[in-house]
Amino acid sequence: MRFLTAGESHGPQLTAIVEGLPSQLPLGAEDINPWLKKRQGGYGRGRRMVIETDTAELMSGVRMGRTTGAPVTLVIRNADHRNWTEVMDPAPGNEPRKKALTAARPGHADLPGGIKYGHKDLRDVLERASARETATRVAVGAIAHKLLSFFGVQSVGYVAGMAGVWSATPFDWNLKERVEESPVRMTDPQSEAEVIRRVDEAKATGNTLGGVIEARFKGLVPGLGSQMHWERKLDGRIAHMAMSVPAIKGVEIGTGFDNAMKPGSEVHDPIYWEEGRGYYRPSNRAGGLEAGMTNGEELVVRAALKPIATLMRPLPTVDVVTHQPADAARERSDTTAVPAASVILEAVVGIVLAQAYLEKFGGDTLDELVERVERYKERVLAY
Ligand SMILES: Cc1cc2nc3c(=O)[nH]c(=O)nc-3n(C[C@H](O)[C@H](O)[C@H](O)COP(=O)(O)O)c2cc1C
Ligand SMILES: C=C(O[C@@H]1CC(C(=O)O)=C[C@@H](OP(=O)(O)O)[C@H]1O)C(=O)O
Repeated sequence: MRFLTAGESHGPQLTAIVEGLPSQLPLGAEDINPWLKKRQGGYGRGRRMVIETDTAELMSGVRMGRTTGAPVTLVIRNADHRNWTEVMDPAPGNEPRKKALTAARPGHADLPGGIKYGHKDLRDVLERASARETATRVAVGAIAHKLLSFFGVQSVGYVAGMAGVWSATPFDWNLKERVEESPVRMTDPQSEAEVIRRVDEAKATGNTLGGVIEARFKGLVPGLGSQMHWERKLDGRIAHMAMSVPAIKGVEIGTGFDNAMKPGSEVHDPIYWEEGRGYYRPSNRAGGLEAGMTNGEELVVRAALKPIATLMRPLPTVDVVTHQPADAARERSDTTAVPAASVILEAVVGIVLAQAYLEKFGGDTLDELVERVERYKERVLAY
């Protein structure tokens, strides 16, 4: 399964084409839209999220509620486009350009992208660099998760800490509903209240905030990915996908960074075996991956999100037309997007996992795939 996304933040629409899905997968906009809604949410988002109500339209590859095996095209329209028709018009004209941006914003694609692609109106860069693109990737992720649900995989995305406040309660699957209802996707109300206070404060003072997010998956079969070649290693593929989400600057599997400062005897997870249960480990510091393969334990992916780069009290920069010192451009912006990013992380790691299942088990129809996964689960138990 592979996919492409296209579309600008303020263009008419975002588009994704997903190729390589099995046929007979039940699929409708109702499987995708709840994910899109979750991605739009989270305390600290800006006014753009009031304008948009992201919904997916399936344009190909699905008939009568099931995939046909043909490429699936999905479209998400940008409601805000109606305010940007002149600015985003593909036809020549409309000069001088409205909403042109020349004071490169530190922390954004503006300057490197302007140099690389030869633009002096940095809007030509930022329109595609915008995290608006993650709406499309989350929609593709929703399809991947639909597929994973047939293999018995469950998942969650939540905020481990943000705005300088760590969640006081470690995640437990009993808290999944709590997380889904929390405006900051945190496990405990005390941390949540303090985070909300700090987001309000940051917004009032023109500042921005980052945080640490986690995605967990349980029910994965062991042996997804491979140790045999670098590009097949699942840890690398997950890290690539996660790191490519805008503003994610660190990716960790399990307790990777803590482990680094401890002796091996305190890090590696001992292996046990029980009739009917098979192999298991009482601890999971490896985060469900060994040598680029799932090991049957819960997959735990952690990521660090930098604070939003657009500051309402702008940093010094340079105007790329005049080369004069300038205040960085101010665009309408989020104060923080950490809760949304936890939804994105859960969705996009799901894409990598669905790809790994499809590679390992093949199959043109959903039934074929499910049958092969079930047979493999029996073999794993008997191993
Ligand atoms: C869901 C989400 C929303 C974001 N919203 C904003 C925003 O409103 N303003 C902003 O400056 N950056 C925002 N970002 C981050 C920028 O897109 C990102 O920092 C920028 O494109 C530079 O890429 P990099 O941080 O990966 O280096 C957001 C990121 C995510 C994941
Ligand atoms: C549009 C989304 O996020 C946007 C991501 C973003 C950025 O610079 O990344 C900047 C803002 O764009 P705008 O100026 O249109 O408000 C965010 O709203 C979205 O998440 O759907």
